[in-house]
Amino acid sequence: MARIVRVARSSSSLFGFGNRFYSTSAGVSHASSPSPFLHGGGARRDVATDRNVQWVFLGCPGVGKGTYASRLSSLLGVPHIATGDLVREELASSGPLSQKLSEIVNQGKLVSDEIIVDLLSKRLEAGEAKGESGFILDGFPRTMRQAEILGDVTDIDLVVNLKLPEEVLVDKCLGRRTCNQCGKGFNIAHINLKGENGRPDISMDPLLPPPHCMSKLVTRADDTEEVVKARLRIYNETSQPLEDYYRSKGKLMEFDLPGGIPESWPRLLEALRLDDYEEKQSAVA
Ligand SMILES: Nc1ncnc2c1ncn2[C@@H]1O[C@H](COP(=O)(O)OP(=O)(O)O)[C@@H](O)[C@H]1O
Repeated sequence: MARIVRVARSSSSLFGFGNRFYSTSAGVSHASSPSPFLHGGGARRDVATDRNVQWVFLGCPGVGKGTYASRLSSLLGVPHIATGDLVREELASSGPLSQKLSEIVNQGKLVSDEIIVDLLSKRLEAGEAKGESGFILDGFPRTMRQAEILGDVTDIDLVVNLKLPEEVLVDKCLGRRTCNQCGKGFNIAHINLKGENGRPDISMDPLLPPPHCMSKLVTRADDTEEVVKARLRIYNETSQPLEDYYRSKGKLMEFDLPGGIPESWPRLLEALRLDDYEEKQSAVA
């Protein structure tokens, strides 16, 4: 525990999470900038120390956190940092941790808070050295301890909680594929879920790779049905307190995905009040 606290303390200086950023909350009710979620809250944007967004994406395995976090990070010019990717990089490096990590990950269990905070600290430190600022975190925090550590070292502006019915999540995880050359993610699942109890139908077309990636597709070792179900169970057990924590701080934005990317992306931008922002960015480009 002492080590986690030490990592958290040192990370505050590593990431520039100290006084140079003013402390604020996005507060879903701020409305004086185009998006109240940008730069730590519209009402205080004129403060000299403006900064990039610091957002968190929550959601079950398979919900699409990576897809939407990555699109938003390109739009807003901040890094998309997925702790699952950091874990997989560590696994692939065959460093001292990799054997231990592979046993944990292949059972669908969570890596210890200490290890994950350590990996994240190193990633943020390397980013800061390259001049990065702001972030969209995907897959962190996963436990209350991680949320507390994050809260100790920085201000999170907004937490987006992506949601899909449970039936869809397993199919989406089993359909995930990554091109082992370009690193892009795809999904071969066709989702067609009939609506019930007031919920509309949900259909998602597969996100197929271009022909040159087709023969290089790989499946994650932890995307087997048994491991996916274990990950979903663990996620459901740990997510409630996190959601309550961020809801009580007025930072949680719940978002029910209406379908695949073509339907969901514009609606998400609208919910974040970034629809204008995307148009302006493409006009400038
Ligand atoms: N914040 C975290 N805390 C603990 N373990 C994590 C965390 N992020 C990722 N992991 C580990 O990495 C694995 C893969 O993570 P991720 O790619 O986010 O998968 P998922 O599809 O389950 O959201 C997890 O099952 C877990 O073992």
